[in-house]
Amino acid sequence: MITVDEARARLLQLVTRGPVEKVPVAQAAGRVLGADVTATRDQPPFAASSMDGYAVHSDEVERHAMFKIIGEAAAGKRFSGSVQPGQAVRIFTGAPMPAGADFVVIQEDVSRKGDVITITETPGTKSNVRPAGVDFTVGTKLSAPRLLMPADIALLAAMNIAQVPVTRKPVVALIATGDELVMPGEDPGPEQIIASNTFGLRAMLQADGAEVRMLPIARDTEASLRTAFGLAAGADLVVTVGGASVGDHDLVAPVAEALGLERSFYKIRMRPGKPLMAGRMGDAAMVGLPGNPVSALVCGHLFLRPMVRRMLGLDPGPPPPKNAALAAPIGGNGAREHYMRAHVQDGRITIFDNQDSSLLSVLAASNALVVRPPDDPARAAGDMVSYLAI
Ligand SMILES: Nc1nc2c(c(=O)[nH]1)N[C@H]1C(S)=C(S)[C@@H](COP(=O)(O)OP(=O)(O)OC[C@H]3O[C@@H](n4cnc5c(N)ncnc54)[C@H](O)[C@@H]3O)O[C@H]1N2
Ligand code: MOO
Repeated sequence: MITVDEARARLLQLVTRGPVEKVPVAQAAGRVLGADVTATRDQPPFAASSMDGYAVHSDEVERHAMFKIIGEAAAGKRFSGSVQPGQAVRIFTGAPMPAGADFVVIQEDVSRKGDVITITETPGTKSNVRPAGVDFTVGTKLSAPRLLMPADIALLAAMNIAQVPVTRKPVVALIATGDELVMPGEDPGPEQIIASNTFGLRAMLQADGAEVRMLPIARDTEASLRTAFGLAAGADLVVTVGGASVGDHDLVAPVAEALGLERSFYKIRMRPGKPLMAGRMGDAAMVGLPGNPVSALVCGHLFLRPMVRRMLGLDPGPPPPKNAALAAPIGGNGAREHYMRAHVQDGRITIFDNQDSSLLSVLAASNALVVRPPDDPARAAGDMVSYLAI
């Protein structure tokens, strides 16, 4: 059995960055910039007032100085004349500075009678003028890859990039397998349970930027699995859940192999998630996750999320582990790397007693996976352990 790191390295080899497409800037939030973009204008395109007040020449600015108002400049409407000594232009925030003026006295610092103002307060040295191009200039670059956050969207819009090049969303097809499964909202029979794993995985991978297609549940027959794989055509990544182990009804591997799976590996020295399989199937990467809900979701965190990030062109991660002090002692670990469900708060981490891989309630109460190396000895309260935030 290979290690978790080896498995992740092999999984990342199964996928590549997707192609670049253009989307309207209004739809680019949360997408990943796929190519560098360059501003084709300066912002602001002119020296602009940053305050409401009076535009004058700085040489004349002192307390008690008087000026005659010769016109007005507003945002979007420049004053076309030129300011001479002893003159001022009424100006508003965002307006272009008139020729001959390089200082705005804020209106709180003047008194006005008719078209004459007198500076009544000490105006200070801040000019209240934003130079042209102070925010960005022609040629300012936003570099790919970059997960586009709201401020980036505003910046792209300000640069007049109406169509943004983004990496196409990787398409992930999710196939739940098992005769016992029914969809949420259906009426389960006495031996049936609700399919939950694909819903958790969908939420996880959608949040990371994938387009997730949830396919109908495949039954434990070759024909049903073949149909499900057929419906997954066109996906970049096909993920099955369940049927990965050694039982008589665990048909995913034989069916995938009959359909051309070139297997990269099967089984990882980890807990939960041991019976994970992966390979290439036609144009897609294929990952067969174990069916136990916690195994499926932990593998989603450790393996599928990095694959999605790689397909988006982002650093695949996962982010480096953090450290916290154990709140209570724990026994020694077995031969598999163990990702233990835990809750961390204020630097202290509590590992849940029951680590069975069926317990979604425990996973939902967790915000961390403590990473126990193989054969890690027993640890005392206060000992530092590594964990991944989830
Ligand atoms: N003799 C052995 N038995 C098992 C081994 C082993 O090495 N030798 N490995 C165990 C481990 S570890 C795991 S993990 C499971 C993996 O089994 P499968 O991938 O074949 O999964 P299933 O048998 O189909 O299901 C396991 C469990 O999970 C439930 N399940 C399945 N799919 C879903 C779903 N979409 N939503 C919710 N729950 C699901 C299923 O009902 C089962 O209860 O094998 C061990 N056995
Ligand atoms: O993946 Mo299994 O659930 O190791 O426990």
